[in-house]
Amino acid sequence: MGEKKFCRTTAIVTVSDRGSRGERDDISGRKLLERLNAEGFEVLYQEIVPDEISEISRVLRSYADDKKVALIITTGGTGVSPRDVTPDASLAVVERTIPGMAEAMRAASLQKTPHAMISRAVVGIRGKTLIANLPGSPKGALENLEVLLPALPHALEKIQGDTSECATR
Ligand SMILES: Nc1ncnc2c1ncn2[C@@H]1O[C@H](COP(=O)(O)OP(=O)(O)OP(=O)(O)O)[C@@H](O)[C@H]1O
Ligand SMILES: Nc1nc2c(c(=O)[nH]1)N[C@H]1C(S)=C(S)[C@@H](COP(=O)(O)O)O[C@H]1N2
Repeated sequence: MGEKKFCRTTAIVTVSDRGSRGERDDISGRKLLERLNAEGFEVLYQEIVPDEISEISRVLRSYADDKKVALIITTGGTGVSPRDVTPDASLAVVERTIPGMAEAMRAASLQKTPHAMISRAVVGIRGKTLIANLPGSPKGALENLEVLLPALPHALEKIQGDTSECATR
């Protein structure tokens, strides 16, 4: 049997006040791009947005509903400071959550830092798009992505069902 086909089109959204003002190099976004490319994901879109619920949920909706990417990876704003609202914006747009994926990230990350328990990261589904929140630091973002990678192909395949067309830019 041949390998099952599924879409790997991806958007990376960096959520950062400083990054969105051009005051900090978006290292996390760049590292995620490299890693996802190496895993065969087709990163079509990458952008930086400020820590604003309305702005974050607007871009998440747009990538899921209009661009119809298979995967949206966010980085940043998952913690507990007042402006950390990425999980709240994500909860506002997902139709179903996948608690196991978020818990797996927290459990693995707890082996690295006790701060992992304050990550409020959400993973969920909107339409046929999987949305996953990763922490903001380059180290945290990459470590958490590694936790998701082994389960991503199967998850995307199941979410998409019989998808015949993938998004293009
Ligand atoms: N996109 C990024 N690229 C590089 N380093 C980052 C990025 N996002 C966060 N970091 C680093 O991780 C740390 C913790 O991330 P956190 O999301 O709390 O950022 P922050 O300092 O609140 O950023 P901002 O004010 O831009 O939203 C930051 O202080 C910074 O050193
Ligand atoms: N694997 C891993 N998970 C991690 C971290 C890390 O360095 N490695 N950083 C933690 C820290 S310091 C915080 S505050 C939370 C939330 O990060 P964020 O607010 O930058 O999104 O993620 C946590 N998860």
